[in-house]
Order: sequence, then C-alpha cells, then structure tokens
Amino acid sequence: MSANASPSGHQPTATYDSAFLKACRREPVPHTPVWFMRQAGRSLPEYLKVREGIPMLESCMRPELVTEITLQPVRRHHVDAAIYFSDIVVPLKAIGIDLDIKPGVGPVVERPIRGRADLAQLRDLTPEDVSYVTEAIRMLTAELGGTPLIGFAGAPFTLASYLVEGGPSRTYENAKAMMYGDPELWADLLDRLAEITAAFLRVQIEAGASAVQLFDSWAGALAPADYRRSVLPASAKVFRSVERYGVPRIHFGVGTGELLGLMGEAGADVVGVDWRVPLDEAVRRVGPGKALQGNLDPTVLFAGPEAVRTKTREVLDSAAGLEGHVFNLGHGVLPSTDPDALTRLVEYVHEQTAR
Ligand SMILES: Cc1c2[nH]c(c1CCC(=O)O)Cc1[nH]c(c(CCC(=O)O)c1C)Cc1[nH]c(c(CCC(=O)O)c1C)Cc1[nH]c(c(C)c1CCC(=O)O)C2
Repeated sequence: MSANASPSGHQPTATYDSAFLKACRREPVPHTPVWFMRQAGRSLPEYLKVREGIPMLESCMRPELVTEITLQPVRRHHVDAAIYFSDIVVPLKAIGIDLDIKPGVGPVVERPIRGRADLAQLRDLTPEDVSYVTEAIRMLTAELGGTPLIGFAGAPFTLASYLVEGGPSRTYENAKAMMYGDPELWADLLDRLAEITAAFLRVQIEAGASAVQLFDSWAGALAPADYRRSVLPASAKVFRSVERYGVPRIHFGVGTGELLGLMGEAGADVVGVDWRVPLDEAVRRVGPGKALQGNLDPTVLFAGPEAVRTKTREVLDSAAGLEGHVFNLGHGVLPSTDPDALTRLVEYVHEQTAR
C-alpha cells in the first residue's frame, strides 16, 4: 500500500475527511467549504512577484514555482481546497501543439485545426510528457497536509474552441461550423481531445489530486440539443475514464443555465453553477444525487464589504436545502479583485455556516 492510502485509497484520512470532500460526497460538514476558481494568480501581489519575467506556460512547467503559486491562496485566504496551478492548454502544449498564452489575450494556436489532416497534431498524452505535473503534485500534497488538491483540465468542447478558432472567440463560428457542417470530423476531434484530457486528469489523480474539475467554460454557447448530440459524449468519456478512482468529479461552465441537467448527466458528482441561476433553481435542473458548487457573481467583490455580505447571504440562503454545497464564485476571480475581500469572504462563509 502506498504512503497516502486512505478510506478511498488515494489520500490521507485528514484530506478524505475535509469539509470540501465531504460536501462533494454530500455528507454532513462542519462548515460550508470555500475555494475560488482562479484563486491563484493575478489578484495576488505575491503571485505577480514570483511570476516576474517568466512566461505563463513556462511557469506551469516548473514544479517548485507551481507549488509556491498553488499554496499562496491557501496561506492567505484559508480556503478549503487548493487548485493545481496550470492552464487548460498545458496538455496540448505537452503533445507538441504550437501554441502560446498571450498576456491579456489568452491561448493562441499557430496552426488552427480546420480539416481532417490537422487531427494528426493530436497524439496521445503520456505521463512522461507532463512529468513536471507529477513532480509538482507530489511536492504539493506533502505541503498541503489535510487540505485537498483539485486537479483540472479543459473539456473537449472548450479545448476545441481554442484549437479550431486559433484563439479566443466570442462567436465560435469556425468551431460551430465544423460541428454543424462536418459532424464526423467534429466527433473525431472531440474524441481525440477526450482521450488527451482523460490522460491528463489520470496523471493528476495518480500523483495525489483529491478531486478533479472539468472546465467546459464556453459550453454555454450551445443549445441543449447540440450539446447533447455533439459534446456530451466526449465529456462523458472523460468522466468515465476517471470513475474508478472514486475522487469527486466537478463539471463547470459559464452561461450554462439551460445545460445544467445535461452537465450532471455527463457524469459529474458536483455541478458548477454561474451566478445567473440561483442554487435552489439549479438543484431542480440538475436533479437529485449531485452536489452543487457556486455561485457568487465575481463582480460583487468590487461592491464593498456590506454588499458582499448581503449577496453572500443570498447564495447561502438559496443553498440552504442542498445536500452538498461547495461555495465558490460563479466564474474566476477577476485580476483587479482586492485580495482582502476574498479573505473576508472565506471567513464570512465559514462563520455563517459553522454547525
Ligand atoms: C478558458 C480557460 C483558460 N484557462 C483556464 C480556463 C477555464 C477557466 C475559466 O473559464 O476561466 C483555467 C485556468 N487557468 C489558470 C488556472 C489556475 C488555477 C486557478 O484557478 O487558480 C485555471 C484553472 C491559470 C491562468 N491562465 C492564464 C492566467 C493569466 C496569465 C498570467 O498570469 O500571466 C492564469 C493565472 C491565462 C489564460 N488562459 C486562458 C485564458 C482565457 C487566460 C487569460 C488571458 C488573459 O486575460 O491574460 C484559458
């Protein structure tokens, strides 16, 4: 048995018994657990300092730097979970796709995928391709004690949106043109991406991640019937491929109010909700047997302490009847957020929900 064996076989008992993992499993919790998407990153001065002069993708490949950046928000805010510092395009870079993350822009792909011949760029991901991930996660789990580490990956649709468009897009016109116009090529592309994403999540879980989140950030651009037909099968394949580990699987997207039921159906244990749908309505859409994560509007943090408390109370009230609630923002922390507002928010949720 490995040193980190536990009731679930993958982590120390203190981690397994943490409020975050209990909430994901819909067990009673001592307080509602809190973490923030994008909690590591540009809102923190200590992050900007250690990143100085190091390009984003390079920083993801340095285990010591990844460890430090991942720990920064845990130390500062006392959040209930860490999220592994990386980016959704890291596994694509690791298999040799020519891409970069441009500051203020996002991922940019040199040769966008537009035809069948381009699929050859997408070879399988092996653990050796991302050995720095395994190394960083081992260092992290040693440092984190009982605080769980969340691994993550981009979902096939969101990755495809960058690969086909060549960069960020507001309309996804090239990606959706392929989906509607050449469904066979689209299905093959998403299936390839599902294999790569699944392999990337397995590496993180085997190295010690206690939960995983699949970011389908841009799936909200799709009608439910198109999501069901053209996207859900690939995301379901990703979730199935990590089911055997027994770690909670979180599924998140923005503007996905109409897709919440389907995103649960894809195989998630926890469904992430943005701020547009209150949690008491989201739970009706998702149905029984799943926990919810969310969903304070990230811009509320700019409104002053009293407004933050009022809006947070609204989220907690709408979550009152849930069987499992992980408090989070409805999307990532915005770079200009005051870090102290986040620290106060964690404290407030803990204090309001202490049982
Ligand atoms: C769509 C998406 C991407 N990356 C990610 C998503 C899904 C989450 C979401 O919906 O927001 C996921 C991501 N990217 C990053 C994390 C770190 C972990 C955490 O949440 O703290 C996570 C979970 C670091 C990052 N990823 C990126 C940064 C900023 C780069 C920097 O600090 O120099 C960070 C900290 C870059 C990035 N990478 C991407 C974008 C849109 C950007 C922003 C571009 C910009 O405005 O500069 C693609």
